[in-house]
Amino acid sequence: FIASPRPAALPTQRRSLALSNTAANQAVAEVLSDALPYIMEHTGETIVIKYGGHAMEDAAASLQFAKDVVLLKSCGVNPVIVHGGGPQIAAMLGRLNIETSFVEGLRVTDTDTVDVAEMVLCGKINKGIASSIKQAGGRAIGLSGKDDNLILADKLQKVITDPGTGISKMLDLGYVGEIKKVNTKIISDLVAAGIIPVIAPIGVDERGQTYNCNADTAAGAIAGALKANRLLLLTDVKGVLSKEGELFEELTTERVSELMRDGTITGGMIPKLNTAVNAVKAGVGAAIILDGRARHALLLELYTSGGAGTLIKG
Ligand SMILES: Nc1ncnc2c1ncn2[C@@H]1O[C@H](COP(=O)(O)OP(=O)(O)O)[C@@H](O)[C@H]1O
Ligand SMILES: CC(=O)N[C@@H](CCC(=O)OP(=O)(O)O)C(=O)O
Repeated sequence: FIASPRPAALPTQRRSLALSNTAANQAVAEVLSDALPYIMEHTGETIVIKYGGHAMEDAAASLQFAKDVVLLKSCGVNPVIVHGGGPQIAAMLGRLNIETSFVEGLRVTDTDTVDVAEMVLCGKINKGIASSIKQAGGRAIGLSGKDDNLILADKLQKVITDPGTGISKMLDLGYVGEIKKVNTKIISDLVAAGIIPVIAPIGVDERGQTYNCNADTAAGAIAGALKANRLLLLTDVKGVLSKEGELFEELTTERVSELMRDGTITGGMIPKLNTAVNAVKAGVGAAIILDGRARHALLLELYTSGGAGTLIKG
């Protein structure tokens, strides 16, 4: 019998503390034990996590997010991160004195704006998240939809109808991308190598033209193409709320349509729920909308009995 050596990173003193049967240590052990069925349930699952620009504004919370992602990976989950960065793009456009506007939740994207979106998303944010995951002890590689043609896109073709006049017209949002295809090979290669993919929602067409894609839409398309077990959409509210402000813990795709028709769901929640519904229809096990600002939101959702946000299933 050869005793396995202690990992060098853990000093002996920590070990003796951990061995002492204090109430605090006992509580930690209980929590870990209670999580066992959930850890077993999610082992081997592919979970696409959309990490939005609002959720990442606080530096301490960002590092905590990275630690939780590494914890998931250590528990056998295959997390795939798709990030946004809307507020950060807006801040950089502001510094460059470039005006910006949104139509139906999508940023009108001219040639200057697409350059800034690509620089902010693929440069600062993407590399920052990959680096935080590394600092937290994991391995991550940052990619954009241009790497290995991961996100093949085209100019968005969207028709809107004026509710007053009933007249329809084609929206021209410039270089906003509509996702045509997700090439999952590079994602599966990285996952197989134990590396967490971190993906920026910048798409490319066959001629090499760059497109700015909405990050929720990109996360949904990637989850659908991977046939992921779960899509987690981290946002800045507890989940989907009723008109009285109560959290819906679970919604079917049919109930979502009803809530859109009766005006319970409005604004930015509409594209988010459309993404969730489309992902579920594309074969994703469930989509969950949850509060990315909450401490340990991912762990609460996956490893506790209550879950954390609104679960949408078929
Ligand atoms: N029924 C609803 N439940 C929760 N949020 C809603 C609802 N209807 C509209 N919203 C709005 O949707 C917002 C989330 O969408 P958005 O701001 O686009 O999020 P993100 O920036 O995280 O992508 C909420 O902050 C809230 O203002
Ligand atoms: C076309 C379009 O609107 N693209 C988004 C991409 C970033 C994004 O979606 O970021 P959040 O998830 O933080 O909102 C934008 O330019 O803001």
